[in-house]
Amino acid sequence: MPDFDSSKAYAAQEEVFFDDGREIELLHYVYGRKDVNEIRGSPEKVLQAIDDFGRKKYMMNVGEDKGKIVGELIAEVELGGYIGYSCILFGNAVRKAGGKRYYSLERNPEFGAVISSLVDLAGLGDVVKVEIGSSDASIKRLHETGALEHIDLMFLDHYKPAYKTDLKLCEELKLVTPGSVLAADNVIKPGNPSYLEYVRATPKQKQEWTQQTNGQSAPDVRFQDKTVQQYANRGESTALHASPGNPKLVYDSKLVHSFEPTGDPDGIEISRCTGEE
Ligand SMILES: C[S@@+](CC[C@H](N)C(=O)[O-])C[C@H]1O[C@@H](n2cnc3c(N)ncnc32)[C@H](O)[C@@H]1O
Repeated sequence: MPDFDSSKAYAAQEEVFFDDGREIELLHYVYGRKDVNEIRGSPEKVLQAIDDFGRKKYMMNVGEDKGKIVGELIAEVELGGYIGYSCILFGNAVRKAGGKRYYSLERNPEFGAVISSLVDLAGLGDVVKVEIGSSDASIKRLHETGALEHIDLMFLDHYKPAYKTDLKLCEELKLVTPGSVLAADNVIKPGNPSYLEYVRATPKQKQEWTQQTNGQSAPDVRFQDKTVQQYANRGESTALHASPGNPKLVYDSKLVHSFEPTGDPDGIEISRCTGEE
């Protein structure tokens, strides 16, 4: 793993580190810059402007280091968009690779509006589609309308307990099948034991768990309270969609170590669905 370049480190994460007005502050910062006309139409420069802000005041995102790991794979849908950093990074990669669409699924409509504004500034409005709503509802809607027929690569970066349940929903809907790749952020910080256990399990183990859990939809008890409650301040439910998934799917899953934009160690779990038993 390459070392972290501390000269580009973001400011440390505070106790309250999002949804305190800093998302709108970011928009004023970016649009108020003297060089805003040079930024227009350049995804790279919009990302640099977000990074400049993040060095003064913490801004939650995948960051440059972990972004390189996912960017090599060309994602087409992300769960959790926030202010649009990963969306601009991966949407730009999709366009460069000749792709037509990158879906960013975001539950908070205010954050969704920030994503759209920065995506527009970056000139990616023709590629990126922001879907506002809970990820499970958006996945179901995109599947029902035929907008999303199959997922080649999905970036998971939203409510940590929902990584596993949303993956199972995608399996049930046959959006995730052999050939699909999943890139899951923050599997070290804050960690995601239930997701890692699932993508690293054999079909036999998964079939046993399906019988034991019987459709349970509460967050796994191994998550810290603050992770479970992270988005509950706006009354957002912590209940999870209970899908049977497809326990027959086989994944080849490995952890790639990297860093948060602050320099804190973290990792991305890359899981390739290699077959069905
Ligand atoms: C870590 S941030 C995403 C950062 C972004 N991927 C990036 O790297 O720039 C997580 C986002 O997921 C959103 N979120 C949380 N639970 C969600 C859900 N169930 N459905 C959709 N979005 C959700 C939050 O509102 C937040 O904006």
